[in-house]
Amino acid sequence: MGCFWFSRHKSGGKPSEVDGELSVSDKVKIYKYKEIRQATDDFNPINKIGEGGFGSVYKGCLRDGKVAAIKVLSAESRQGVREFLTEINVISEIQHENLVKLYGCCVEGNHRILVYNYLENNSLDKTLLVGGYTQSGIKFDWSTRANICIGVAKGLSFLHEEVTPHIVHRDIKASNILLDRDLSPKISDFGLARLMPPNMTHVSTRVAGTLGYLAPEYAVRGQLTRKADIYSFGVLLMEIVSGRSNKNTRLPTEYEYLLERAWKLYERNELVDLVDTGLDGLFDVEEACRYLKVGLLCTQDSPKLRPKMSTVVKLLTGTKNIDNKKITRPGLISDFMDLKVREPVETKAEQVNRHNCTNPSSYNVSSSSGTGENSNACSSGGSSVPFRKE
Ligand SMILES: Nc1ncnc2c1ncn2[C@@H]1O[C@H](COP(=O)(O)OP(=O)(O)OP(=O)(O)O)[C@@H](O)[C@H]1O
Repeated sequence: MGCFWFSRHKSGGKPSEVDGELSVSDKVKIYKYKEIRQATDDFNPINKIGEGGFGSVYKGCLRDGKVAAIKVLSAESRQGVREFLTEINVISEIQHENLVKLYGCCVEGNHRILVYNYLENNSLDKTLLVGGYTQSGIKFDWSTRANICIGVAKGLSFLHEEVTPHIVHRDIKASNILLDRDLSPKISDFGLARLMPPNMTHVSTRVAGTLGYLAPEYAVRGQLTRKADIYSFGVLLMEIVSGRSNKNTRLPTEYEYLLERAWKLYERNELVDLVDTGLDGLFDVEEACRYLKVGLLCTQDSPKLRPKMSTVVKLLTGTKNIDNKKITRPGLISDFMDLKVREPVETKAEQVNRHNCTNPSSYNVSSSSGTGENSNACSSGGSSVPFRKE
């Protein structure tokens, strides 16, 4: 922590780093520690709303009346300090409706604190992926999910293609997608972001991010390009449509990895079976399958084949068509983990989904809701799920 100190630039809005000293952009409001203490009632555990990789998050009310999410960097996390500094400078320079807004920070003494716009409806991992409506009270119907997917795609497209130099987020995942009062998604946690010089195709860096969302070329060779974010987005997209996490160890091996499952179903022309049964069949089959195919396009093994994010937005909104022949095998985590792929078995949900698929205009699987591999109930439980163990 000792090698960093902060100063305010008197001119220009750009942050700079010289000889290990990192200063903060003028666009960042500097809060007094006293104000942060007051806002959180002296970091009262009652106000704690989350715990992340580099500290606790509190809800607080600032002096100007704004409600904020206050991220307190844990003192022992040296790596976290660097991420903290990066995050301040990255976010302060950019604004978009699908990116979380940084109000400011506190850098008094040893304290390192980020102050964000508070988002009322929590993160996708704590709502959609842990039980959907039953747990969170949020109704994730199809149009809500579609809006979330498109919003995240637009936010990422902005970072990748409109911001100069381009920004690779490096940690796109469900816990980094926050929802506001209207369930509009905001990408958060820019702690791992790196500014991409425009003349570089990739920067080689230490691998950071979250297993399950990591692109193979990034996980194995540490090659970081925008295509790594696009891979992670593809995984997230499939999670949103299927309502399950990319990995579920309670399931038999062949169902454990969402991406692997998606590819198998795609090859069998049964992709519809992956759609969340919790939707009670209330979705447009063609559209949901299109979203899953976009997920597969984004997670293709070859980074070059993955579409850029502005194209992803067009594919999701239907202003551009998917060429089926273009989808190739995804980069699968099992390729690196000596995972034994067993004979495919069919879940009850898949059987019911396919049966109903013969009548796509009135797609309904209400009787099987919550019992399939892709249902929320299954993600958090498991023993009563009708899978055949081998
Ligand atoms: N702006 C915000 N508004 C509301 N809640 C927030 C906000 N930022 C964070 N949270 C809550 O705090 C939790 C922790 O967030 P944080 O970004 O610190 O960690 P994470 O993304 O869950 O994990 P990691 O740091 O390992 O990536 C989130 O899951 C969310 O519930």
